[in-house]
Amino acid sequence: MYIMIVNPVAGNGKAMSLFRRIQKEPLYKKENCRSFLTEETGHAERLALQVTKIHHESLKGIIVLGGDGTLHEVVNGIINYSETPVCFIPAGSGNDFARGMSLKKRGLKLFRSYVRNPKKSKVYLANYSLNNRKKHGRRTFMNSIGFGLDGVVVAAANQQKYRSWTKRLHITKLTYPLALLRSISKAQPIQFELSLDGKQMNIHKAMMVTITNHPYYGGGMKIAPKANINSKGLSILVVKPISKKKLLAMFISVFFGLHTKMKEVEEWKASSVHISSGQPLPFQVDGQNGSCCDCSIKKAETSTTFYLD
Ligand SMILES: Nc1ncnc2c1ncn2[C@@H]1O[C@H](COP(=O)(O)OP(=O)(O)OP(=O)(O)O)[C@@H](O)[C@H]1O
Repeated sequence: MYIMIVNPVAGNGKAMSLFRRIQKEPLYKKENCRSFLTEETGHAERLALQVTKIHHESLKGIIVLGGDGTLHEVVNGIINYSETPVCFIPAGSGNDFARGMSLKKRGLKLFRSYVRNPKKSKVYLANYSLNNRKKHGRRTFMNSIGFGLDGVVVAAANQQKYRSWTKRLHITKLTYPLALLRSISKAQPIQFELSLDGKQMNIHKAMMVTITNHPYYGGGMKIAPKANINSKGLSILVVKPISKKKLLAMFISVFFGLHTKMKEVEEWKASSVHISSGQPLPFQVDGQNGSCCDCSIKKAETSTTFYLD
């Protein structure tokens, strides 16, 4: 049996229309697929936990049909059932995880490929805990966690009014780049303490600090060119204090992979990162925004099982 978790609003309704086509596919019945539609933020996480608890012995996989936000919830729902295979059919507006995993197929073809010819892959994602775990416990991210400007941009991009505007104009793919343009004029450096693999770094001020599992970000920007999902370490990208003009130039050069040549941009590798600050740091994790004073990040020691195409 396969359980499908579908976010009907992902990708401006793209996920729902794909789901209707998948339901008509003979393999859907043959493989005994059952589906659940998410109703609100956090629902995919609860559903993933419940179905895995109940069906983990007969479950061939959880098929996630939605964007990276839905996948983030599912991966966290099954955090204690890492053997449960996750089959991701990207249908969001950004789809950075599919790029990072080099998934070539999409839509119905990808569904057929998962159920006809499942190829498992164990992927080591990353764990993070905020504010000494007091509130949220250990969680996992698949794409990236970023502090400073990164968090400010995602907060702007997630505003309901802004989302409806990009949806109405059919430019949801440009959600992140446009939010970035809006946020640059207000961009301020953040102050922090940073340690990589337990070593205190001599850098205390930056526009943003982003830790990634793979290169892609904001709907296809290659922010950390050296990152690789199969690598044992995480990529840490730091953008030091920089003028607004240069910041804009930097984000244009991201599309050509040239930003890491700028002297204000540094990219390191580490398997554990700790960042703290005396002031609340705006952050984003896999496209969800918040604020924290302290965060520990570590390459995961247990793998998550994904199907490949
Ligand atoms: N029925 C629903 N109505 C409104 N929001 C929902 C519903 N179900 C889930 N959500 C929320 O929708 C948000 C966006 O989902 P998701 O990330 O899957 O799609 P996306 O934003 O289009 O894609 P991407 O993250 O790749 O840009 C998530 O925060 C999720 O929790």
